[in-house]
Amino acid sequence: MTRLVALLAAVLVAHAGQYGLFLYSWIILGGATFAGELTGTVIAAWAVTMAAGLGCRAVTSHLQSALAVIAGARLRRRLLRGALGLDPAAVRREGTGHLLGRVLETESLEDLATGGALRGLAAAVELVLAAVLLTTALGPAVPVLLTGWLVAAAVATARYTRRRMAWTTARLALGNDLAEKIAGHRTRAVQQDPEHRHDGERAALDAYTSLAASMDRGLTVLTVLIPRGWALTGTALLAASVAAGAAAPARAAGALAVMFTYGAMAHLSTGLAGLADARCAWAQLGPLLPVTTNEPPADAAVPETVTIKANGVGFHYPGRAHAALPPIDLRIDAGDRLVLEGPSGSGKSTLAALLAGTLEPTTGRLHLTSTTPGTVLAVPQADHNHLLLGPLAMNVLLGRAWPPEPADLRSAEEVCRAIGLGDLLDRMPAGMAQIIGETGWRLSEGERSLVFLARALLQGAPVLILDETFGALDPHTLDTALNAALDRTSTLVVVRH
Ligand SMILES: Nc1ncnc2c1ncn2[C@@H]1O[C@H](COP(=O)(O)OP(=O)(O)OP(=O)(O)O)[C@@H](O)[C@H]1O
Repeated sequence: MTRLVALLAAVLVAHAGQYGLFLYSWIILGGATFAGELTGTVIAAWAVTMAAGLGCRAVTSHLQSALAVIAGARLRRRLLRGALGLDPAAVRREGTGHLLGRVLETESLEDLATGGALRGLAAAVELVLAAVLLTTALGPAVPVLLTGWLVAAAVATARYTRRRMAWTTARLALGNDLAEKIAGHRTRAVQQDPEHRHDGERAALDAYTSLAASMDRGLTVLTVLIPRGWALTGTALLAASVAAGAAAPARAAGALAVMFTYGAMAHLSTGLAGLADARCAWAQLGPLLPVTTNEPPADAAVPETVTIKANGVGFHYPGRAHAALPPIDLRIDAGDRLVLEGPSGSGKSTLAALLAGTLEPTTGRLHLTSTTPGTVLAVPQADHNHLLLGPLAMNVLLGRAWPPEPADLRSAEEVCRAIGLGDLLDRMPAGMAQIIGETGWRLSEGERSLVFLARALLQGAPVLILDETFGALDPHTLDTALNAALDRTSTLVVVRH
């Protein structure tokens, strides 16, 4: 953080230096011209000051880039940790499309790091210089007028921020709706009446378009009307000072002050617009960023024996009348092989998620002798699990190593063949390198569940929970897969109907 603050301070100093030198160079030239003393020495001094200003500008750009890289990397690192720590139930409730939209807001926050805040701060420095120039050239009343203009800019910023917030919410809702429709497109194509497939889309689009137009108007007022309005007012003030018979040097100084203030005002407006964008992005991203910065120890050793004890552990989904899992007591010791059976909806998957730590019990206590993430690995039911579009090898090595070492690839193929994927591997032209997934080689339900099993076995977790993993397999494949799983795990819990 200290490095960031130091960089920010350096950028501001370099910026102030750049503008100070720029102004000073023109004051030297203008003063000498009006005094009739425009000598070679004056021109050389002007050129040297301008060159120093350009040097300052180069330094400012370099520091700004360094600041953007560091701030962007920190933001993404925190975002990744925040995303990994998200409560899966909350993600399901909110919708992945919505969440994706929120994460894409990172771009706006990074833009702020590179542009908005710095432009705004630099403009503040420029405005102080502008106020000094205006007072000197056109009298003390003009900075009061400038203050009025700044108040107008603040009001325009607040209006633009409100409109952008509303637009962002509508955009995310629209994006989420689209993502859900794309994900379920095959079901919709087969089961939804084509007449009503696009119901409500036109109205949602119209509402979004009208919010976008309103936001654009707000942006135009802030970034176009405010600075250009000042340019017109400044020109009127200059005209008045000329009419009042101001001397040529005072007229020139006044023109320079008005032009410089216009530049500062334009920078301020774009800076404020950037800040407003970042404020809206932060409203979406803030909740995803973890408050603490403690990283889990990377090399924490997994204990050899793991015991799980559940005392009165139960779970109640918010808003539901009944508990998904009534309080239970349970003990699992290293080396246990358990089958968890029960009727549909009795809470087996909920218990699996609780044991794996993806849900937190709403009643009771769960004790685990290890605090290492990944000690207990639960393979969710196939319809809650995913194949990524990519090589089979990548899909089974997810969570272990990618890009893989040759030894990882050998283990991956060995596990795939051991659990009953050998025939599939021989049929696919590229074997382990075959692209699978939605638009790749389509797998049957049973083959999908075997890929999920291979993925879990290859991670070598001390405790493995398989939720309905064997439900779609024929008896022979089930036998092969179960024996392979028993050979490769120390503690195994199998959930089945
Ligand atoms: N995200 C959720 N929000 C609200 N209720 C839920 C949620 N997930 C599950 N439930 C409810 O919790 C109860 C237990 O669900 P769970 O999936 O744990 O049962 P299960 O025994 O695994 O069922 P099955 O054998 O059909 O897979 C069910 O009544 C279910 O409707």
